[in-house]
Amino acid sequence: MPGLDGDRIRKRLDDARLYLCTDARARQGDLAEFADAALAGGVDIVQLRDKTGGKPLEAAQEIAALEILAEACARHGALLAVNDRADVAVAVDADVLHLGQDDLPVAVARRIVGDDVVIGRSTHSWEQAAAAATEEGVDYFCVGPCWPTPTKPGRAAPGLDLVRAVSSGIETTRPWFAIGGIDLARLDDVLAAGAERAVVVRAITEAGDPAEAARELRHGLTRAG
Ligand SMILES: Cc1ncc(COP(=O)(O)OP(=O)(O)O)c(N)n1
Ligand SMILES: Cc1nc(C(=O)O)sc1CCOP(=O)(O)O
Ligand SMILES: [Mg+2]
Repeated sequence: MPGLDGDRIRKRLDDARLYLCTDARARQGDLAEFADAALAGGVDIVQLRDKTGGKPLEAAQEIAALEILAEACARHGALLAVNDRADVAVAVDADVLHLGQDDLPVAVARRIVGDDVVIGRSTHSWEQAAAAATEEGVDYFCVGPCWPTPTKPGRAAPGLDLVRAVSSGIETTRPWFAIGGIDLARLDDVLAAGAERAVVVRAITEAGDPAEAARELRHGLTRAG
C-alpha cells in the first residue's frame, strides 16, 4: 500500500502468502477490474511484470499501469511491487522492488529507493538463495522455477529439489517464495517441499475467474500455515 513506512511494509510482507505478477498490455483495458478480482480473492502482493513479446513496457506506460494497480492495492490493503526499475519504484511510491540476478545490484537499488521500500531477489540455485538470505538490503527472495514455464522462457528449472534444499538447509528469518509453474494442482507438492509462500503468473492471469483462482490458492497456502 503506497505511503506505508518500511516497518509496516515488512510486517505485511511477513504475513504475505500469495504474490501475483501480472502484465498490463494483454489485459486490454481491464487491468483495474482484473486486479480487484485477484485482490478480492486474497492476493497479498501485486507486481507489474509486462514483458509481452520479450519487450519491457516503456516507462510512461509502466507508470500508468502501476498507478492503476496502486489504486487497486490501496483498496484491498495489498502491497504494490515494481519489477527491475528502482527509478520507477520511487516514481510510483511502490512498496516493493523486485530484482533478478542480472538486474541492478541490491546496494545500488537500495541507495535509490531508500529504506521504506522492500527489496526482493530472484534465486535459481543454492548459492544464490544462501546469498539472498544474508545479503544486506535484501528483504525477501524467490526460489525457482519449480517447473519450466513459458512465462520465463529459457530459464532452466532447478525444480522442487531447490525448494526442499532451501527449506531444510537455509536458516533465515527472511520470507521466501516458491515461483515458476505453480498452479492449484501443483500447490500441495510445493508446500510439501517446504515452501509457505508462492508467486504465480498464469495461474491467475489466465484463469477464467481470477478471484476464484486466487481464493483457492490463498486457501491452500493459509491451510499450510
Ligand atoms: C516475485 C518475482 N520473482 C521472480 C521474478 C523474476 O525476476 P528476474 O529473474 O529478474 O526476471 P524478470 O521477471 O525481470 O524477467 C520476478 N519478476 N518477480
Ligand atoms: C517471472 C518468473 N521468474 C521466475 C524465476 O524462477 O525467477 S519463474 C517466472 C515465471 C512464473 O510464471 P508462471 O507462474 O506463469 O509459471
Ligand atoms: Mg528482473
